[in-house]
Amino acid sequence: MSINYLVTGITAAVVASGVYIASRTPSSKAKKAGAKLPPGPNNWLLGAVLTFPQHHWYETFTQWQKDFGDLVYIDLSVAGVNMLIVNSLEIAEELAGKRKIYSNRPHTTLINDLMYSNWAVVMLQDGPLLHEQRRILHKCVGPLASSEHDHLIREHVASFIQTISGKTVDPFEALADGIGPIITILSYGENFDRDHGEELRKIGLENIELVGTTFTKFWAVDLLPILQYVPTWFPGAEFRRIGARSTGMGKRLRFEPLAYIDNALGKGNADRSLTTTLLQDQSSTKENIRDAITTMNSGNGIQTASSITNLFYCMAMYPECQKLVHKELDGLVGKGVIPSFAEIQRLPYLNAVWKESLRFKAPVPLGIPHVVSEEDVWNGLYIPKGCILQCNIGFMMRDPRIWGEDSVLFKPDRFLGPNSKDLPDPTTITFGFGRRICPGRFFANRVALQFVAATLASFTVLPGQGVDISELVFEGSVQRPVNFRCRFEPRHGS
Ligand code: HEM
Repeated sequence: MSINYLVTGITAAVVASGVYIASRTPSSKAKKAGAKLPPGPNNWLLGAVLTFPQHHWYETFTQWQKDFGDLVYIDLSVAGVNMLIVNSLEIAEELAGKRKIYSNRPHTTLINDLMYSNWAVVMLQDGPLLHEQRRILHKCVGPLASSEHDHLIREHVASFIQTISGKTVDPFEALADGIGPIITILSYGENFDRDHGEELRKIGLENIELVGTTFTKFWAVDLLPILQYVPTWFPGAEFRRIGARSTGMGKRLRFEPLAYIDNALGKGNADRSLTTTLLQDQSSTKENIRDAITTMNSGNGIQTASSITNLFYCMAMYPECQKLVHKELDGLVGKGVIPSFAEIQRLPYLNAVWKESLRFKAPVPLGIPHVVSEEDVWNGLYIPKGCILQCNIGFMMRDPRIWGEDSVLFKPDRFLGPNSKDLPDPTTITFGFGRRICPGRFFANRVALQFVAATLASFTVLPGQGVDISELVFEGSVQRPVNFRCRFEPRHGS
């Protein structure tokens, strides 16, 4: 073969692969579909690699809403992913809410495989396994089941009130300590909680924090999955060490409680819990029951504790609103009386304060990402298959087009006027969309309202000494004020 043939052959191959790659880029696919990609901070060579934030995604995504509008396309092809930020509630409800193809989750080598979280409900792809495990969760903490847990909630509310009375504390820690055991006891029973509850919650918290910080960074192993096989001691293989640590914790969370219950059932001394009931009813396979309940536990109630912390922050920040809650409680329930859930439902102002605090400081401002399983076109805009959908719930909850020009103000009254029925309901929207909406939302709302009502019936919530509340900043993928301490001043003596 002459050198000329060889050069011509190589050139043809390079041109052909160039044409093949070009025809497979999202923009060429968009053209083929008669649509265009949504706008975004992308440059033609590196996409959004240089503009994508290292931290504080929420703030940057919200700025990009101003620059690019309701749908922002982030081209991170160099890092192997593309992202679509949805800044409009209406579009999120249409895409993530109604279209089935928006219900997958991202799969990354580090989080799913190396960190051993592939089995958790929150990571499952849409399909029969997800539906079965969500069905189990519905049986445990759906609207009907949640009402059966009130006796346990009330017990823990009462000891929470005793613990914080007259004290200055970090409210998040006190609430996490109050709510975490409710979920462990419901899931695995009093005996397990007594023997292992505290340790399990400590591991769960560490693991969830590790997953949270890992998620907001790009990792070489996600680009080159073969790197997962380098040994843990290899220089620069931090991802392997994170993976090993998380796997150790994940295995304990997933298997130890069930082994404990199996043992107790074998000996005939198992106490009441959701796991024993589900196992005895044979309402699903043992593996599905285990994984659904483990997922429920691994959250540790931290989203609920953060949401209540945010409400306490609002009360300390806006004492005039707190006074109105006190007045309503004293008038309709009685001074110092801790209301039942049925009574709480008849307290319009308290419910408005809860909704407004969820709106004002959405607990999970970017939700949990969904992934599009098929290419799609919305309003002439092309959404590629595999694109990660980030619903900017935090912005939606402050969008002046929905809430008016006073959207940045804390104003519970907006949920009381004659037009309030037209407003979206934060007790639903802050919990996500469509087939992936939070299955724990009924339980979370019920727990939160009971902790809040009891606290405000008993105390005035004040900023702790030395805390300048107007200076506090909110952080975290489940956001809450950093370094917030508050004082719970008894209102009725004692
Ligand atoms: C105020 C408290 C809570 C908030 C704000 C919250 C919020 C959320 C959000 C935004 C999502 C993502 C939804 C989506 O992808 O569209 C989610 C998912 C989830 N939440 Fe919650 N949540 C809370 C409490 C709970 C509780 C108490 C439980 C369990 C008892 C729970 C269990 C789950 C599970 C299992 C998922 C994953 C669902 C799936 O991927 O299909 N959450 N939550």
